Amino acid sequence: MLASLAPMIELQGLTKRYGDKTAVDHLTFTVRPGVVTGFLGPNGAGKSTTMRMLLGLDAPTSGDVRIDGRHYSQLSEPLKYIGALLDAKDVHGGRTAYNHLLCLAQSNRIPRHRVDEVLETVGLTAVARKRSKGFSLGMGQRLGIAAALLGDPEILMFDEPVNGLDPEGIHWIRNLMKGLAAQGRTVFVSSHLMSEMALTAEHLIVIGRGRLLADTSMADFIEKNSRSFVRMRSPQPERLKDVLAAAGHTVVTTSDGAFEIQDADAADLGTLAAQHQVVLHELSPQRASLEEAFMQLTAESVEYHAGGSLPPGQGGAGGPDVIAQGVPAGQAPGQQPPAQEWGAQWRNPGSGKGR
Ligand SMILES: Nc1ncnc2c1ncn2[C@@H]1O[C@H](COP(=O)(O)OP(=O)(O)OP(=O)(O)O)[C@@H](O)[C@H]1O
Repeated sequence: MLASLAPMIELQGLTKRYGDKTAVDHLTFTVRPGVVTGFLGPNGAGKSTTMRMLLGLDAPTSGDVRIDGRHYSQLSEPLKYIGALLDAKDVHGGRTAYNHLLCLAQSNRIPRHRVDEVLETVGLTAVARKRSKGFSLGMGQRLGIAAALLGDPEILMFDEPVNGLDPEGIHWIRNLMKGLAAQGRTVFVSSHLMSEMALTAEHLIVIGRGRLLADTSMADFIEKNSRSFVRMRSPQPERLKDVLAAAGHTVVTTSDGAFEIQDADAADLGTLAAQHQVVLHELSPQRASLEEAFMQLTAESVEYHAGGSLPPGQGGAGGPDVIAQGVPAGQAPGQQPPAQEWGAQWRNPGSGKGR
């Protein structure tokens, strides 16, 4: 590995326009070493465009992006600084896996033995002499990851690496990314699935319509958004509501007639109901899902909604507004601020200063 103090990716006001369309809109943030940083956003948010600019495949309209303090074009043997998986299908299918990697190695003055090493790391040694056009999606992803690892770079970037993979493949990639970060490398991975990132990333960058929505640690995001509550159902709903209200609880009625009570203990609520001889058909502690919180965060900036379905809290199914706690002060739950205001409470004021 190259000796480097702090291999970072730094974006400063990075912007990309295609005609009238602003794909990436003044993005400023820093991706740091030692943790997996998740790059999240709905389809069309601008993740791939950002990553392409990072690799010099697209020129920014304005702003700046640096790898280890330099533009990609200034890196003489770039694979030794940054390894990337952008499009796993972007391989000369007529070549064997071994030859594909060998060509890359030779053009970056990487020793031949690295080809065998990375093939071993990704579990493709047995098929190394087979043409990659016969590879399954999972094998193709592994070959793309082998190419990213070839130069033993300190910075790794993966665009939607688990797309289309089976559970075993997903598990493998997740552990690989965590292992690379644990070695002190900078690992930047895009996804449109919050549930996946919650299992992999320690830091989160969320974008929507090209704009930064959140720059936060995963722990912070979970703490702010994992609202816990107790769900209760009774054949005597009015009576239960009165009992709960008299005990000082705020009750939210869901579309299926159940009650949700925040900041309460399920056992205490069960005892309360028993003391007042209210029959219960359900008493269950619940946790709002991070996926729902993410959908709320990006709701204003989702470009392509599925026909007729809106996320919870936007008039769609899914019960009451699940991230009422995450709504900025002075904002009524369910009332959405402009997209650029969202996530302000998660933005790390010290980050993204660039150089
Ligand atoms: N070459 C291009 N010409 C015109 N518009 C483009 C081009 N590339 C991307 N876009 C547009 O820019 C926006 C951002 O696209 P991008 O592929 O970066 O999003 P993404 O977050 O990676 O989405 P996905 O998760 O669907 O891959 C989209 O609206 C897309 O249609």
